[in-house]
Amino acid sequence: MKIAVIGTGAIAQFVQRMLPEHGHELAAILVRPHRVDPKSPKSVGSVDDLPAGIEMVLDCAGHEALAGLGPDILARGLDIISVSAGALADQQVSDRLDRAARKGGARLHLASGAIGGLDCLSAAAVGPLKSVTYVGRKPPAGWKGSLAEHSLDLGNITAAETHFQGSAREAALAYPKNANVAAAVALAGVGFDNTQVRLIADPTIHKNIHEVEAEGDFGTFQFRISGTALPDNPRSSALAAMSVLSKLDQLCKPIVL
Ligand SMILES: NC(=O)C1=CN([C@@H]2O[C@H](COP(=O)(O)OP(=O)(O)OC[C@H]3O[C@@H](n4cnc5c(N)ncnc54)[C@H](O)[C@@H]3O)[C@@H](O)[C@H]2O)C=CC1
Ligand SMILES: O=C([O-])CC(=O)C(=O)O
Repeated sequence: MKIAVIGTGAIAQFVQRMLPEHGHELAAILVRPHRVDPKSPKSVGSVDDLPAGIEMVLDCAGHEALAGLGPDILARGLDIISVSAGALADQQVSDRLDRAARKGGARLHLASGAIGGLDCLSAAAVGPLKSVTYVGRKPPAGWKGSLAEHSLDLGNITAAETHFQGSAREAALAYPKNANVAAAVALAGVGFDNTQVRLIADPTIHKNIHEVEAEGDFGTFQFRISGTALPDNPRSSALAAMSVLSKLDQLCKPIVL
């Protein structure tokens, strides 16, 4: 496929690097207008400047990019794979994306991101589900630049500290760079308002640990992943970048899991 990637950060770089190996062509890199690289012919600053023939847009940039650019891209009939599930916690953003996708006959595909087990949760939700809780635990560096800095001295904590407890909607809105997993768990399971979330800074760990527990007519479910962060961004797990490519692979295959 001929691909446009939004962003040039840690996830975007990983995805851009891996595209040829997955049989795709990186045709454009969509950046903020003032970030256009005059030395790179692929660098564009607006949806209008995307070259003809793009078949899929990969949002590797975060909530602002999906909320700001997503509706225009979808309304033009282009599908998006996005890492920014948390942006849908804002009902107005979610409605705008929904309307644009219907108008353009396009689809917004949410990558599973840094978590797994979402297939189990969405099947269990048919049951229905009774409860879903998600606990996200990262080393202090993984919370830098987030709301955690308001309640914790991240450079000096010596034991695990909870800095957020509430619904997945509150988490996704308050932690746009850190709680997309909470949003994905919510969307797969009992929704943004009924998913209970706890976020923890833990100086004793070196991985991003995500745990989900669910209970319902299907039985009970526990999931735990200890994810390696991307080298360029301690906030973001490598699996989140990998999940963009695996979603792209899925969309290209005639037989899918
Ligand atoms: N679904 C998941 O499990 C995960 C989702 N994420 C989401 O992915 C985002 C990106 O993660 P990283 O690459 O690690 O962050 P990063 O900070 O390394 O890179 C972000 C990139 O996006 C660009 N960008 C931001 N807003 C933009 C806009 N409106 N238009 C064009 N470019 C824009 C920035 O300039 C930068 O190049 C995070 O902010 C987070 O929301 C991150 C980790 C896991
Ligand atoms: O990458 C991770 O481990 C999780 C993350 O930032 C998010 O949920 O937004």
